Amino acid sequence: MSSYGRCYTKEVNGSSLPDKKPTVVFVLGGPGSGKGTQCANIVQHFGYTHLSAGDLLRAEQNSGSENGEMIKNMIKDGQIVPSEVTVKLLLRAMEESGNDKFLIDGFPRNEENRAAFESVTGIEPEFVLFFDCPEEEMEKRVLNRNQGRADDNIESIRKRFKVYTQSSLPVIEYYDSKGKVRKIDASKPVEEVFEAVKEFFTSLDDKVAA
Ligand SMILES: Nc1ncnc2c1ncn2[C@@H]1O[C@H](COP(=O)(O)OP(=O)(O)OP(=O)(O)O)[C@@H](O)[C@H]1O
Ligand SMILES: Nc1ccn([C@H]2C[C@H](O)[C@@H](COP(=O)(O)O)O2)c(=O)n1
Ligand SMILES: [Mg+2]
Repeated sequence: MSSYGRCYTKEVNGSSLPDKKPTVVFVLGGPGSGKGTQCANIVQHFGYTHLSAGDLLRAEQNSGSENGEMIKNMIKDGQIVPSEVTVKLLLRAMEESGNDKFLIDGFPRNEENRAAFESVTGIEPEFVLFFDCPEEEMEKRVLNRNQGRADDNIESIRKRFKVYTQSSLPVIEYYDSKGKVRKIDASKPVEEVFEAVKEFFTSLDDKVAA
């Protein structure tokens, strides 16, 4: 397990806690809502490291890992890969980054993801950026994306929407009940969405500096 995992695992909490917990913002929203696009802008302006759970899983799939075939099949089918795999990838990437500010994009995708990350790391997100976008618009964007993704076809997209509604929206509702959700109208043009996004990160910087 990475040192982030060790440091924040409950049984070793206490004397071995590092000086400062990392800042984590979860970036959630349906397939094609613009999470990756906006994360690239946030990285440039606010110095975060962007970790896309989907990108990490695709890289793991292509690395010849023993989990490669399972990841490939689950992604094609729009299913959510077991948290054990995804949390391990996230922790490794956090540690390798050398940064202490992370945008975790497309995670947690279900209650199992959420509980696993919290229990392994003890980290609570600073807030959850939620890109709210009508399904019709998301479908149009994904079908026009042209990045060669195996799940950007109408059959996989329909399955991803179903999983999003059944498994991911309840996680957003959970964080909403804790006052952590910052909702953005993601149907607007990229620049307008970023104007709204910027406000939340500027407020956080102001809070940290105060
Ligand atoms: N506000 C926007 N208006 C129009 N097109 C957009 C907007 N934001 C992103 N796009 C385009 O929509 C497509 C999907 O965007 P992006 O990859 O950022 O979504 P995502 O939320 O990361 O999706 P996924 O969950 O499938 O990874 C891309 O082709 C991107 O250029
Ligand atoms: N927490 C996650 C994130 C992603 N996946 C899998 C299943 C998704 O459909 C796929 C693509 O993710 P995206 O790039 O659209 O964020 O990756 C998962 O299993 N668990
Ligand atoms: Mg993405």
